[in-house]
Amino acid sequence: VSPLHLIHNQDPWNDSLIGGVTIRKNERTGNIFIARVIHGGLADRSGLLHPGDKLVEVNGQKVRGLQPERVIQTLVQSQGNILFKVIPNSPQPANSQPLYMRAMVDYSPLQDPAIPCPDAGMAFSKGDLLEIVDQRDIRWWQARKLHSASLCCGLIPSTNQFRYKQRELWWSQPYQAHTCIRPCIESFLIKNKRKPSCYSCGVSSCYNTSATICEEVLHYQRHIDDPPRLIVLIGPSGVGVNELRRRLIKINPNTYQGPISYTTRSQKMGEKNGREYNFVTKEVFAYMVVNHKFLEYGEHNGHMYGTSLDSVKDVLDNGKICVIDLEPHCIHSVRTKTLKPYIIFVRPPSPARMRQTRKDPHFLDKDFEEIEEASRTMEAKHRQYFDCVIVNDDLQDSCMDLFTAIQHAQEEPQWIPANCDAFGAETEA
Ligand SMILES: Nc1ncnc2c1ncn2[C@@H]1O[C@H](COP(=O)(O)OP(=O)(O)OP(=O)(O)O)[C@@H](O)[C@H]1O
Repeated sequence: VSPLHLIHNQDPWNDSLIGGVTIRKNERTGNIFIARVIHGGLADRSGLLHPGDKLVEVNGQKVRGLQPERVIQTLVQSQGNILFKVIPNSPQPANSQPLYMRAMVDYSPLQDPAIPCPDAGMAFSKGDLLEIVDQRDIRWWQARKLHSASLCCGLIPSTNQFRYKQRELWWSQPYQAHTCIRPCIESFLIKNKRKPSCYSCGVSSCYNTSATICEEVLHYQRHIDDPPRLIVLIGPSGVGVNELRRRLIKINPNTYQGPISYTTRSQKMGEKNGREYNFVTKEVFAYMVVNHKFLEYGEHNGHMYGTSLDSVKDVLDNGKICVIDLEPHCIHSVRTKTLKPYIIFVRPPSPARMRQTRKDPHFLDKDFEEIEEASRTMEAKHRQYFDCVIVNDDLQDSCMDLFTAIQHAQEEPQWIPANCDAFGAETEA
């Protein structure tokens, strides 16, 4: 066991950060070690200090037995050159391949009592893209944020550490029957009636969630021969998802198409089976449900409606861009390697702006506040899955934004989950 691992088994909050290294005291022997070297920091750039090195002297003063804070004080007070005398630990090779991850939770090191050195920690939010630069410590990785002005690295919990803390938290909580799991069908039913929020079971800590901390992503550039990526629109009921989808398809029906849904309602005059809907019996519909044929299904006015995976694939196989709208809790059903969905969140403008622009007489004044509230809750819970956000203010501008976003999704390199299918099994509360 290397000194690095020995010291990590002690109590947390014991590392102290100075000059881009964290140091830690072994309480049993009194020795002080370099716990980790922060990538891109002063010590890392010097290339002279490595995790596990034993610190013997700082500017001629012996450090054995001193508290790390005392060592730091000495360093802070030093002027000019600082002389470290260390007994080197044989350095372990760093990652040969950088690993890229997308954060699935919000994390703040200052609120994490488990982190060995909060000052060296890095906060991140759901959806942030992270480059993991050092995984040598199985519990605490070093990462930097992509697309951030700061090139600094910081400590984040590894996936192992995250799972361990989740389990610890789970066992420490009293048993509570969960009341807020809603099946797909129920939310479909209330879709057109301004659905009540089921998101009130908020989390108080990033560990208090069934999600993974981050998922691996890779840079994907669609090849000309690849099928188009599936476009998924998500938004609170009433924001205008269907309007945008309808307009997009109407403007260019040769490029965009929606899947043909299945229904158990009877065919009306002028309707053609396979054009407006695939009309099926209740028995056939039930068979399709049991065999997991639907991405989303539900009941409306006593009839069943459903969007099947096969009808989405039919559109894509014809070389057209398939555009669907989906309830956020069904996102996992489309996150597959074949579909490579590009997920666009449609956000409402302010309630005042909606009052001015929405002329539909079905809207009541209070609806606009509700749409905004539902949007905020939806975004807070699911934004890690959104590739793009469009504010549906002026309808023409929003159509243009949607068109640009779709082009971007099909033609430019994007970060996509490295292992899409694995996430289909993720459970959410
Ligand atoms: N940008 C906009 N400006 C003005 N009116 C809009 C705009 N976007 C949508 N609308 C109108 O708002 C109403 C609701 O839109 P739409 O049916 O597309 O909502 P939705 O998000 O699909 O909600 P639901 O799922 O409940 O149908 C429609 O009358 C639509 O024409």
